[in-house]
Amino acid sequence: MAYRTINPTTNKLVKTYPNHTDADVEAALDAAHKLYKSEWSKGPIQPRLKVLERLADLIDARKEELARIATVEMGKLISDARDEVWIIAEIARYYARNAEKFLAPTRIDSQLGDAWVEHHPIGVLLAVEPWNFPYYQLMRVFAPALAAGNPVVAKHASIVPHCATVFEELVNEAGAPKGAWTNLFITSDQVANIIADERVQGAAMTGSEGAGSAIAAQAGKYLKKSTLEMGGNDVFVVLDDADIDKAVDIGVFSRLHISGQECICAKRFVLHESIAETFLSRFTTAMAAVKIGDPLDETTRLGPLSSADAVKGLSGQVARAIEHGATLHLGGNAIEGEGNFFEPTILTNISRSNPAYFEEFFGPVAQVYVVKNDDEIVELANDSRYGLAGAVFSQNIERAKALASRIATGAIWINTFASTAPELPFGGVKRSGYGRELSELGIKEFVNQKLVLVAKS
Ligand SMILES: NC(=O)C1=CN([C@@H]2O[C@H](COP(=O)(O)OP(=O)(O)OC[C@H]3O[C@@H](n4cnc5c(N)ncnc54)[C@H](O)[C@@H]3O)[C@@H](O)[C@H]2O)C=CC1
Ligand SMILES: CCCCCC(=O)O
Repeated sequence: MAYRTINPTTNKLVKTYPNHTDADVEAALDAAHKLYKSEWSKGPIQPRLKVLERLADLIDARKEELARIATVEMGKLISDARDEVWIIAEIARYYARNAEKFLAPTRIDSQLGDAWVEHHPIGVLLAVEPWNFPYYQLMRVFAPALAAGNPVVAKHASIVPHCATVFEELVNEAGAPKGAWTNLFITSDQVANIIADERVQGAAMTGSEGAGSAIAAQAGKYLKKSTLEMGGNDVFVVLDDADIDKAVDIGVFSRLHISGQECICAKRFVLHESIAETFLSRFTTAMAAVKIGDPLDETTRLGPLSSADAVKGLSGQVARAIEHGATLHLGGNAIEGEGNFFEPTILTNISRSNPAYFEEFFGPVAQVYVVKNDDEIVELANDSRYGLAGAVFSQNIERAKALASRIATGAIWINTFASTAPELPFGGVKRSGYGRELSELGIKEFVNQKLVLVAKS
């Protein structure tokens, strides 16, 4: 597995990074485990939280540089890259300012005596992360782990090595001790060996089902806690009483966010039959009109996919969908020329027998379904291997809330697009994974929630 920066806008190789050896892995695990056994990890939380505050300030100071690095490595719009840099500083500050409260002993009213739950770090964690939010995916693991006292060794996606190295530099510059966060350019086999290592107590992974299954299986074999955040095939529901123009604008934004390479962006557009024609017409016009081009250009609205392989995979998926009866309503093709560009695409008439019905399209490809009523919406939304997030548009909030409770996902966003914030839990059900990241829930995934009880005298 070669770690290389290839600019997806030009497909030109920028830099190749050497892999870490088994000796490097051993040194990283040794340093992390020593740190876990030290006063730094088990002692007062404030020194750890001060590192997060400094890290946030360092990130702010280098915002434009960090954003540009991400855009050059994986192709997201420079405006989206700035947003990502902004939110990772927010995540660091959120845990710096809330972790002590989250990890304070929780008292329990018990007949048996004076009882409370303490929150203790469990040891070295492994993070295995993807390329689509190259800093956010790392901070989502690092900030709560650092606050709780769990050192982390991290394997990032092979196409964003510059993001991986600059994140580690920032962490070290913020004053984190050796072993708190170690980036490793390693293979899948080395990942498996790390999970098996007795010094490692947990694994957090975001990415594909294949990777998640392999990591979860190894973690299960060695009885290590894991959290998984994988694909999604999120519905974007537009009810008959929705603000259509608002739903169109947000629908286009969500489907094309990060060039459609986001687990929680809108993927299955579920339209009430009474507004379907109107929505589809306006949605098609808006999708067709977006400016495609250089993600460093502030006026671009759709940049490249992350890699040439991603374009190849998406092209094959669209072709198979059409072979199995889907109607190509818009686009459908890779864009010839330099870079990994794909047309904004809309597929309709997707039957349940079409493989596309159950597939996530990780690119600017919208699937459109038309339904008669709310029961059909719930049935369609839940007829999926995934259960990550979703959105419901209606001017009847109680109706939308009722639908939100019936749709089997980790989150539902009403009258806006699915997104993320430090205080909001992130994660899903079914093949979208398990566990939650961010919020108070996220910091408690990898702590020992230990009961202490003093018997009545
Ligand atoms: N849930 C999410 O946020 C994301 C989901 N994905 C899904 O993953 C698909 C492919 O994107 P990739 O980045 O290539 O995801 P991927 O799952 O191949 O890679 C994610 C991370 O897992 C590592 N990995 C892959 N296979 C592994 C194995 N057997 N053992 C240990 N580590 C392994 C990769 O090197 C990378 O660091 C996308 O089409 C999308 O469906 C991708 C990015 C983000
Ligand atoms: C807005 C941030 C979403 C990250 C979800 C993903 O891992 O694709």
